[in-house]
Amino acid sequence: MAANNMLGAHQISDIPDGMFYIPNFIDHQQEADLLSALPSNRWIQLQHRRLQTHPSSLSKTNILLEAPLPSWLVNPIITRFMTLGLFSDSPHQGPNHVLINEYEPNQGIMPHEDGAAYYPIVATVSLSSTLCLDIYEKKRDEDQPRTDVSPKWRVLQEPRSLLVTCGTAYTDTLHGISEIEVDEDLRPDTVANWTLLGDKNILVDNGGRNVRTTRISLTYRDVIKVSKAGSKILGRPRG
Ligand SMILES: O=C(O)CCC(=O)C(=O)O
Ligand SMILES: [Fe+2]
Repeated sequence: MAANNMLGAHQISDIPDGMFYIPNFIDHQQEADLLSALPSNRWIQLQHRRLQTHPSSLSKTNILLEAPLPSWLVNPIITRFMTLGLFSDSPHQGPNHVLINEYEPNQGIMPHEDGAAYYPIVATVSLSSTLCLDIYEKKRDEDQPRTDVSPKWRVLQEPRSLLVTCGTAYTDTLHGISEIEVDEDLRPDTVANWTLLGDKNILVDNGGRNVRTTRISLTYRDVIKVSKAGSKILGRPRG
């Protein structure tokens, strides 16, 4: 796929084909601009984190009501995706949906896979804090995500970085974030994207520990089923 060519140097080689990590994808000013653009009245509080969906949440049948993304989510991020060839193979040739998650220290997300509502590519921009994304191998006969196994890989997501998951990495793995305050034992042999990191020294200097602060992630996706505004089929797709 086009993304592989453009992102080749950023591939996380240990993980099944299709995971790419780019440190410092945005700069400090762009990060600050994004944080101040987040509308405070759009948060939905969940038990273990809070989230926002833009332009809106999907219907029960995974249909997105067509609407433009707000400009602060388009520039500079989606424009950069386009130059990298990201989403060039997806049905709408670009992301049409952004889910924003906020995690306090000690908050996380259970191991899961991103559902069939989306074309199999997700691009995640991290803001504010570093944390580990745990990656689990999906067993062939596995319908339900399991929590009784330890992660096979850990991907460290630094603030301002971009993580792209597509291909086999999207279809054959689960991902989650453990509910801890400190990521520990961060070393070349325990962090799958160690060689790609923007700042390894900070981890080495801290004895392989990362003390989490509040982290926000922007996850860009292409929702497959889109309904034009004014249509009455929302929630009741035909055929
Ligand atoms: O915050 C992240 O990096 C992961 C979020 C996630 O897995 C999701 O929203 O499906
Ligand atoms: Fe996910």
